[in-house]
Amino acid sequence: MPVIRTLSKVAKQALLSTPAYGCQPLTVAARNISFSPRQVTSDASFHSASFSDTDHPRVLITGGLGQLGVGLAKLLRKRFGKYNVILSDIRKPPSNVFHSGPFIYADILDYKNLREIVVNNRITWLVHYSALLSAIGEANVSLARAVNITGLHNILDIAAEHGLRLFVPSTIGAFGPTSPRNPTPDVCVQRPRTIYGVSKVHAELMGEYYHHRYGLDFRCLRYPGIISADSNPGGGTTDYAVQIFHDAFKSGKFECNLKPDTRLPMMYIDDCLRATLEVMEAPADTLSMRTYNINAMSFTPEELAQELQKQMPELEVTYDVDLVRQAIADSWPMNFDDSNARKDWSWKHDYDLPELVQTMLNYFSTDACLARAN
Ligand SMILES: NC(=O)c1ccc[n+]([C@@H]2O[C@H](COP(=O)([O-])OP(=O)(O)OC[C@H]3O[C@@H](n4cnc5c(N)ncnc54)[C@H](O)[C@@H]3O)[C@@H](O)[C@H]2O)c1
Ligand SMILES: C[C@@H](O)[C@H](N)C(=O)O
Repeated sequence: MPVIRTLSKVAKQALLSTPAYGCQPLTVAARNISFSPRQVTSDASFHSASFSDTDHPRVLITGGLGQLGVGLAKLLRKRFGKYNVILSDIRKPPSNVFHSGPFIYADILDYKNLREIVVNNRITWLVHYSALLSAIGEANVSLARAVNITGLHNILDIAAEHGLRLFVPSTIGAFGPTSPRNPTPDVCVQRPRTIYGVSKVHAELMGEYYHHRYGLDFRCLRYPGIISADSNPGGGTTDYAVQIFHDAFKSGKFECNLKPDTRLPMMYIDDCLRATLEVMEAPADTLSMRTYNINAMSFTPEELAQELQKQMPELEVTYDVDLVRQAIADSWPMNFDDSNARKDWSWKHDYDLPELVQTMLNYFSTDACLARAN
């Protein structure tokens, strides 16, 4: 029991009086005393705030300036109020984001800074978006390992210590070439071949372990490749499916870095963010698992191009395959089985391929019109 040596007298007594220590959650609900799985050096960190059920959650989003964070903040602010949702990142926010609601600097590798933010802002939900994605992770393995694995450890400990509800996204990239690929169920062989995938399997397993061991309210969705119009992807294998829209409008030409018949699960951003809110709000007793696949559609570059060409027949698509990305894509699921999410918390996607393309085209044509008018 290495943790017990570092606990205060009160904490030790409470812990030792817990029946069958070793198979009970380590967080002991005795007069708001909770034990951190991280070594605790002073009694001050035992005091966690408690909130009534009617309070809105106070949400912190890490890595919030990437493709997904700003959209999620917008959705959550609509639901919980502007000042109850704090975006954070290590980058400087653009002025529209800075002026749209609370923003704070948070480096997930700095444990003390994170803890201060959680305490000072009375955070109750943490959405952990910081990560290096698949392609950029392969280009910088040690940074990916630090951010995706060491950073996650900080997040897990802070969440457990302060009784937070924690959302960590996983990905289709958490599967590998030996996983069943068409369809890929929730529970099957997971032997990914990227540092990104390995770190996400680690996150799934650590989150579930903290849930069983310490009672952490950990929730995780495996997202497909996400497609968005007003935010750019951060260096993944599925980025082509966003880039094609930008290039179609800019030059009428698109060079794809994956082979035309590479089939991958994909999702429109609105579905992804809504799923995230829905699983965070789901009553705990509806969740038979803590990590769920979610699915919407599955297509190849050729099928996406054909759908786009129905409305932009002049679009020219060529292929110049990036071997690293192609190898990654060839090891990932082609179709996702998300029947458990549909059964447990009524997950349902709104956008399939035609709706996705129409929505993206509407956005880009309005945007192009506005740019021409200015
Ligand atoms: N976008 C997708 O298609 C997709 C699919 C599956 C899963 N996900 C997951 O969703 C999450 C968000 O994805 P995204 O597309 O917005 O990612 P992104 O790459 O666009 O953004 C990640 C953000 O993390 C930040 N970051 C990096 N190092 C940091 C550090 N030390 N401290 C704090 N922040 C740091 C970056 O500055 C960046 O803004 C990620 O965990 C990703 O794995 C995304
Ligand atoms: C699929 C997902 O995790 C991300 N878009 C990537 O390609 O890396």
